[in-house]
Amino acid sequence: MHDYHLTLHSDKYQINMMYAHWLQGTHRHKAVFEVYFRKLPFGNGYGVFAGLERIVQYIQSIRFGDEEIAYLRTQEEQYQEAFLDELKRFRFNGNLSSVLEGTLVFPSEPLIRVEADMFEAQFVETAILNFMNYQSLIATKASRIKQVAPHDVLLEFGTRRAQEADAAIWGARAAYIAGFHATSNMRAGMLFGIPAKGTHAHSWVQAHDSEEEAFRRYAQALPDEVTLLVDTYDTLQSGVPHAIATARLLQQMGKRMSGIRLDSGDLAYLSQQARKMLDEAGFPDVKIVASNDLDENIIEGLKTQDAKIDVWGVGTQLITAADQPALGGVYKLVAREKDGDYVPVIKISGNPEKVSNPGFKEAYRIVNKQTGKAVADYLALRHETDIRDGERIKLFDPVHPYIHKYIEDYEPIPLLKPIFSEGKLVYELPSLEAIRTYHAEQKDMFWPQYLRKLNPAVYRVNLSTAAWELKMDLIHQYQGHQLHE
Ligand SMILES: Nc1ncnc2c1ncn2[C@@H]1O[C@H](COP(=O)(O)OP(=O)(O)OP(=O)(O)O)[C@@H](O)[C@H]1O
Ligand SMILES: O=P(O)(O)OC[C@H]1O[C@H](OP(=O)(O)OP(=O)(O)O)[C@H](O)[C@@H]1O
Ligand SMILES: O=C(O)c1cccnc1
Repeated sequence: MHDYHLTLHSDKYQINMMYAHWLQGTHRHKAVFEVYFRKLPFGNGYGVFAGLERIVQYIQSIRFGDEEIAYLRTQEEQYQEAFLDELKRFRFNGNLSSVLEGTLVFPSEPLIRVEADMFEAQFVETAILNFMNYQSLIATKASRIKQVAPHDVLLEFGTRRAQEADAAIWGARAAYIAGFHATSNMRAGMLFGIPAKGTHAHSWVQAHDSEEEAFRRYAQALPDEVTLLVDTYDTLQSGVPHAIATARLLQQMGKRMSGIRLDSGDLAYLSQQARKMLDEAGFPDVKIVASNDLDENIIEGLKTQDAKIDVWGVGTQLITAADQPALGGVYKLVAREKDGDYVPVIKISGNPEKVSNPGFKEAYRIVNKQTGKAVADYLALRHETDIRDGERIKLFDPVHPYIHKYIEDYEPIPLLKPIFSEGKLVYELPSLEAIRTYHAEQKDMFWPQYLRKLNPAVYRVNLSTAAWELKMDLIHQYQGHQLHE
């Protein structure tokens, strides 16, 4: 393993297509691709978009150096040297627009739009989807956890169970965007400025002759941040009493114990008993941390059982998105250059959900000016001005178009922001804190029925009449085409 850069972090078929385009002379024709997903994960009512920072870094770093070119030469005899020379000159010179990290997003709407030479637009598909699918999935999972414990402290503990190192750190970042407070991963802390926090493991207790001694030594070593893991032998008989003794010791040192951590058994019962014992001993401020394969459902259950837990440590279930390990976002061609103009293209499928929305589009969030709440998202062809100018527009059900309503007095918020313009970065990446704040504000724009965890109301993504008619025309054209074949 030599240099660790991501240029060839792509599928072979992308390079094969680039080669074939190059051979037939279409590689410099413009293409427009859109990233979107078709179905929300976890039965959630919204997705949380993440991954843009990594995508920006990746796009800026694409370089076919000697190592990449030498490797490609070994992979395909057909690749002509002139093609490899073209790759050596590769730079992303296109336009890329994206939804901002932390935005609430919905099925079928464009999250990223790439407009570039076919050669460039095709190449970046794989990495863009890889970054956006994973990070958005974890941000969405973390947001569900945040929903059930909005006022508690949430710690991300997943690294040891994550799908390798990148997933651990970018997952920690995604969780932080969605409202987690800290991560156990210090590299994520160092790279992204996420607060890094931790308690101690069972091994610390096992490494001493007694639990009491282990606690005392730990408190002496790190008196300012003591959270003791109390379940190694017997939580209520031994762990909590020993933790209380340690809290007294710290008190004598002029310090305060931060917390205890429960990591097994019935977390509702144990937390209630431990809370009582701590309160009676005069330590009402000592927090109770819980961990052990937690997810949003268990946390919600523990809260309805009146568990006395202040801090939740969540690892495996979050970082692996265990109940749905992939988002399924796709990258589809929506328009291509032909004879100097864009022509819209469609992908047909027997499954109506999978028929793509053709054409070069913009996405708008329609916000009611009176309530400040989002009404629906609206996809219009780029030349349409009525939505942009806030004029009266028609929203209709695409399956039953006679169900419709007109809306006016709204604010149209464009969702896709310019990130790269002719290859130049035109967007200043915000700080992670700013992204996290932006995400929290975005949630306030939605009525609670769209945000609830179970059976949320469906937030609509509507096509403009022109976008819908274009889609219908292309479907009919395609069907006519088939009949003539
Ligand atoms: N009161 C509760 N209500 C619902 N789920 C709970 C409750 N307490 C704990 N859990 C969850 O139940 C699961 C506990 O599983 P299990 O009993 O196998 O683990 P454990 O308590 O760690 O056992 P062990 O001590 O053998 O490791 C965990 O996912 C935990 O978060
Ligand atoms: O359960 P998760 O949500 O994945 O959270 C992380 C888990 O990792 C640790 O256990 P582990 O058994 O790996 O080590 P330990 O000896 O420190 O408990 C910790 O005690 C948590 O239980
Ligand atoms: O700090 C902790 O308690 C911790 C860190 C990683 C995994 N489990 C627990």
